[in-house]
Amino acid sequence: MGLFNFRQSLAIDLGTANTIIIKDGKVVLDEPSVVSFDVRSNQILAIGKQANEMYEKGNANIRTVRPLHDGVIADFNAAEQMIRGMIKMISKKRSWFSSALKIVVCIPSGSTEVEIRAVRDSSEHAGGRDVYLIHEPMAAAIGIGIDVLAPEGNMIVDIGGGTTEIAVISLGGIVKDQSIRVAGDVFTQDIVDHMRSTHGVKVGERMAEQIKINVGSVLQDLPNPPEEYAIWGADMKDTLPQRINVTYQEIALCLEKSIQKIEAAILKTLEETPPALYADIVENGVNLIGGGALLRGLAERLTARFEIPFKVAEDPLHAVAKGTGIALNHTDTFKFLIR
Ligand SMILES: Nc1ncnc2c1ncn2[C@@H]1O[C@H](COP(=O)(O)OP(=O)(O)OP(=O)(O)O)[C@@H](O)[C@H]1O
Repeated sequence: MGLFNFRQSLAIDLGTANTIIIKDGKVVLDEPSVVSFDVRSNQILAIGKQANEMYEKGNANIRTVRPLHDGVIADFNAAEQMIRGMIKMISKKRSWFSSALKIVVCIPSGSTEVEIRAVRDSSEHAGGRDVYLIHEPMAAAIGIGIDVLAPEGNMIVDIGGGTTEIAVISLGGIVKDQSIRVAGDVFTQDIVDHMRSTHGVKVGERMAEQIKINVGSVLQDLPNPPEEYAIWGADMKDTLPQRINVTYQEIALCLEKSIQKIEAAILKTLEETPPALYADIVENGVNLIGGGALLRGLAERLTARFEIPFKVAEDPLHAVAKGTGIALNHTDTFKFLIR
């Protein structure tokens, strides 16, 4: 194979919280969407996990950035550097000749033209020559094995870091969708606020995220409850260390308002769904994906609330990336891909 016609293809799930890259059907990179810079030289210091370690722990010379907010690119330069750096991380020794790099990247379903352009431009500046975009719910549906081209309604609820996307898919298109900016980052902030107001303790985002992962729940009564999660925080009054045993019940209480907003968005989407597709959804159930789908009790709560079976997809954190990877092999036939 000649050096310059060597064609590489990558699927990128560019998420607010995590970026996943798939090559040849396999996850080759799964890293937090974080990049840190040296403030004086503006050079990159670290990307992904290494940069995340520096988050909230840096000094004045280190600027740690999450280039995506609410599912879309908020810092164009940082996003481009992050994508470029991540592609380098997986290519290691071999330099990939940009003349041949094909990329499929996913975008939130509610993206504006400007937001779409930002993703396309960042991907092209990072080396992509043949760039396709796919809406996240479509990628998720493909990733969990749904036949998206069939004349059948399927509903996906993707609770990511920045956005919750709710979409009804049929015949290779998104029939109805809602995107709200209530998802993992908001849950984490709910926990920061709760620790301050209820326990009088200051905790950072990373600690709050650990609480969410360890005892995050949306029900006051779980059949398999997790153990209490012990943390250290600084007392707001005297800055003395406070040890708190956090229970899943208090987290269920502090997430209640945010979960209700997600329920309202699901209800609105169901209300607007054409009757024939609604009937399919009742029959097929609703698929929960994204990191937020891992909140304890979520499927049970939504099933009881809507009287429709909700189920957490297998490997909910990788469904979008997997589907984007499959789309990469069908760029000729999947007409819903955006060029
Ligand atoms: N076990 C868990 N319980 C609750 N939340 C979790 C769990 N594991 C991960 N998360 C949260 O899931 C979110 C990341 O999910 P995901 O990777 O699906 O988002 P993303 O694709 O980066 O974001 P977006 O789709 O909004 O761009 C983070 O907020 C993370 O804290």
